[in-house]
Amino acid sequence: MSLLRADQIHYSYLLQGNNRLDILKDLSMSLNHGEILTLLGPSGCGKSTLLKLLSGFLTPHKGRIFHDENLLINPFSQGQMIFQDSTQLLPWLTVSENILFPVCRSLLPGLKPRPDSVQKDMLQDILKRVGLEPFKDYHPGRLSGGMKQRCVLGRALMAEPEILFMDEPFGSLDSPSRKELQDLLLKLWVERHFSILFVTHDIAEALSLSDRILLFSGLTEPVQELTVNLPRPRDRMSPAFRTLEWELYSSLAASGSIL
Ligand SMILES: Nc1ncnc2c1ncn2[C@@H]1O[C@H](COP(=O)(O)OP(=O)(O)OP(=O)(O)O)[C@@H](O)[C@H]1O
Repeated sequence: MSLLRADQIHYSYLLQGNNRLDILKDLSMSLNHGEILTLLGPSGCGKSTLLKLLSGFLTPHKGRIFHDENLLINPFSQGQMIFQDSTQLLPWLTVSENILFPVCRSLLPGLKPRPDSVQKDMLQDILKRVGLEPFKDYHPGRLSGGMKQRCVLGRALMAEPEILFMDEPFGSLDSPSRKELQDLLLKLWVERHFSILFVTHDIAEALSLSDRILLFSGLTEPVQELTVNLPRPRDRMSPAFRTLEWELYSSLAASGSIL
């Protein structure tokens, strides 16, 4: 049974003058339990729209989306969203306070209240796991881009999510920080067993992280699926990795898409 399943969904945005921009047409796909699935494709092809539909923030105009085979109607509290933009952190709160904020303010309706001592132990554990223990009393303004995204990841973990919805989460980082965050994400995924729906237009990032990739070539175009059967940790210089990278570039080039 899939964790999330989209069944022949259509979505379009309403534009000025009552015109509509079709984004997705007849799209069926699924996210399996414990899987990392990446939506890969050029800018503007509808990846973020699909992410918003699968997380329940948008509703398809035709077709249906199921979470554990129940019809998805609203955003669900077992899903946590992470975006590229680290303004997701509240600047007047410290790292620890930002991580605790959603659970302390009962902003996650599905989450049972935890005793303070449990909450405190969880916070300590998460601060260590995301490498922010020494910076726990810093405000976001004193953190680098990578540290901010670690804090956002920590805050998501505090909710013990079933799914992380990640929309180009490392897109604004320089390449060493990006690699560090990718490795951290994989480590946390192995330890915590959540599923990840990841959006990127970086082919190497998609191949480094994913179990499967859905390749978008343009608005309303059918998506292609690629299973990444490479052992982890993945060596970006290995012939097998390079071959898959080349296959993805070729598929995109054949459809006239540029990443
Ligand atoms: N609220 C909206 N109203 C109208 N058009 C929109 C809206 N949101 C997105 N679009 C348009 O829908 C198309 C798909 O957008 P979407 O953000 O899903 O693409 P994307 O593949 O995630 O792009 P990127 O990689 O640049 O983030 C784009 O042409 C975008 O301009």
